[in-house]
Amino acid sequence: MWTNAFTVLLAILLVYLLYAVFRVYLLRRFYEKQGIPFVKSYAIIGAELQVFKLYQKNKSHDHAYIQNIQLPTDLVGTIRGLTVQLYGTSREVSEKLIHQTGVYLDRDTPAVFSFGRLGPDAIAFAPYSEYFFKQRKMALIRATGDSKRLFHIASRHAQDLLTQFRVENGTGQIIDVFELLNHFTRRTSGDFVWGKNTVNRSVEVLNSNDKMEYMSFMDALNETFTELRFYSNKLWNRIYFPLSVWPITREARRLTFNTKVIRNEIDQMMKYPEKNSVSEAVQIDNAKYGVPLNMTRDDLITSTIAGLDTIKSTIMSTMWHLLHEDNMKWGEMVLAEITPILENSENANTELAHCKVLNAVIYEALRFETPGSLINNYATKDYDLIVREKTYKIKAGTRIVPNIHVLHYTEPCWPEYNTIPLDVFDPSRFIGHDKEIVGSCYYMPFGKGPRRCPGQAVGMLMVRVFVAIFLARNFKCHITIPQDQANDVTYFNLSSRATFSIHCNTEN
Ligand code: HEM
Repeated sequence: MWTNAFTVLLAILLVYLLYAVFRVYLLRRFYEKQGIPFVKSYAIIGAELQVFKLYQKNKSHDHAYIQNIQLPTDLVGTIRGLTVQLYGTSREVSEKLIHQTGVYLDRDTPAVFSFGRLGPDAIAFAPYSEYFFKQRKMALIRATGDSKRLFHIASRHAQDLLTQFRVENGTGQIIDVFELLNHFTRRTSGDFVWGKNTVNRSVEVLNSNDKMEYMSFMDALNETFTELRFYSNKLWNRIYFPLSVWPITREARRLTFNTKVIRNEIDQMMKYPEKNSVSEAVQIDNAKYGVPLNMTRDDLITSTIAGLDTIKSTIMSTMWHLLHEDNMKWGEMVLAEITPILENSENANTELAHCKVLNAVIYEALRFETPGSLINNYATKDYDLIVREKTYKIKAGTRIVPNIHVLHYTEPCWPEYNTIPLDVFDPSRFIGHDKEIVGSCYYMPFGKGPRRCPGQAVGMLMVRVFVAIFLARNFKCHITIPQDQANDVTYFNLSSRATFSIHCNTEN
C-alpha cells in the first residue's frame, strides 16, 4: 500500500514539475518574442551552472550579464528556479523600475531562505504597502541617524583594534585584513545597534564540527549570517530556493539550530535595551505605531547584520585600490584631506562626510566592485513597461530588477561627460559630479527608490572612519594576496572569499 501511495505522490510531483517547466518555457518565449535576449539557460537549472562557475572565481552572478550579452539592451532574461527573471540593463529601464516600485513591483527575494531566516519578518522582506512598512523604515532611519555617536563608536573600535594589531608605520607587522575587519564591523555594529555591553555577550552554538561552543554573540551572529548566505548559494539551493531550509544535510540542521539560538538571545536583549542604542530608539518608535514585537525584533536583527559583510567588503575594495601602487596619488590626496580633521576637529563626523577625495575613492570602489546585487523585486500585476518608443508587456510574477553591476560598467548608461572608461578604477569621475552620479539610477550600490538601503549613511560613515584612521596611522604599507589566489579571482563582493594581507613598513 505504501509503495502505491509513494508512486502516486511521485507521479503528482512529476506532473507538477513538467507543468512548471512548460510554464516557464512559454513565459520565456513570450519575452523573447518581444526582443528580450536570454542568457544561456536550461530547463530547471537555468543559468546556475554558469553562475556557480562565477562564484568559484569570486565574481558575483551579475557578471554573467556583462560577459555574454551584446549591450546595450533594455532587458536581459534568465531562468531562476522555476521562474523567469528579467534584469534591467539600460539607464531608462532602471529609472522606470525604480519609479514603478510600490506600484507595479515589490520585494520578492530568495534571501528569505538564506540570511533572511535570521529575521523573516523584517522590512527587507515585507511588502511596500503593508506591515507598517513606511513607519518602520522611517523608525530605522531616525534611530540610526546619530552620526556623532556612530563616529565615536567606530573611531574608538578602529583605534583600539589598530593598536592591538600593531598597525603602525615602523612595526613591520603583517595583518590579515579579513580578521581585522571582522572585529571592526562586528564590534561597531553590535555597539551601535545594541550598546557597548554586546561586545562581552556570548552564546552557545554548534561549531563547524557539530560541537557546542561558547562564542561571542556578534561572532556567532556574523558567522551564521555568512554561512546561511554561502549555503543558499550552493548549486542545488539556487535552483530550488526552499531546499536550503530543508533539514537534509548536517550543515542545514546546524544552521537551523544556531539561527534559533541567536533569535532567542535577541529576544532577551530586547527586554533590557541599552540607553541611546538604536535598539532602544527603534523599540520606542515602533511601539508608538503598534508594530508587533516580532517585526521590531527582525528589523533590529537585519540592521545588525546588514552592516557586517557589506561594510567589510566595501572597506576591502576601497583599501585594495587605494593601497595599490598605481593609485598612490589618491592615497596621498586622501591623507592630506583627512589629517587636519582627525587631528583637531570637534565635528569630525560631518567634516569627514564632506571630504571630496575620500568620498570619490569610496564611491568608485562601490562602483567598481559593488558589494551585492541585493535588489530583488517582482511584478505584482501584469503591466506595460514603456521605454522610449517601445512597450514591454510584463506578466505578474516575473522577477524584474535593475542589474546594478551592468549599469556600473556600461558606457551608454553613463552621461557623456564621463569620458573615463568604466573598466578603469578612477575616482576622478566623481569629483565635481558626485551629487549627480550618486543621485542617478545608473549608480546604485545602495539601491534606489522606496526600497533603497536605509543604512547608506551608516555604511558610508563606518567606511570613511576606518579608512581615514587606518591611513593616518599606516600610510607607508603595501599589500599582498595569498599565493594560491590568482589576480583574476581577486574581487571583493558579498559572494567572494578573496582576501589580502597588509604589510606595515619596517621604517618610520
Ligand atoms: C556599505 C554598506 C551597505 C551596502 C552596500 C548596502 C546595500 C544595500 C542594497 C543594494 C539594498 C537593496 C536596496 C533596494 O532593493 O533598492 C539594501 C537594503 C537594505 N539595507 Fe543596506 N547596505 C549597506 C549597509 C546597511 C546598513 C548599515 C544597514 C542598517 C542600518 C542596512 C539596512 C538595509 C535594509 C533594512 C534594507 C532593506 C530595505 C527595504 O527592503 O526597503 N544596510 N542595502
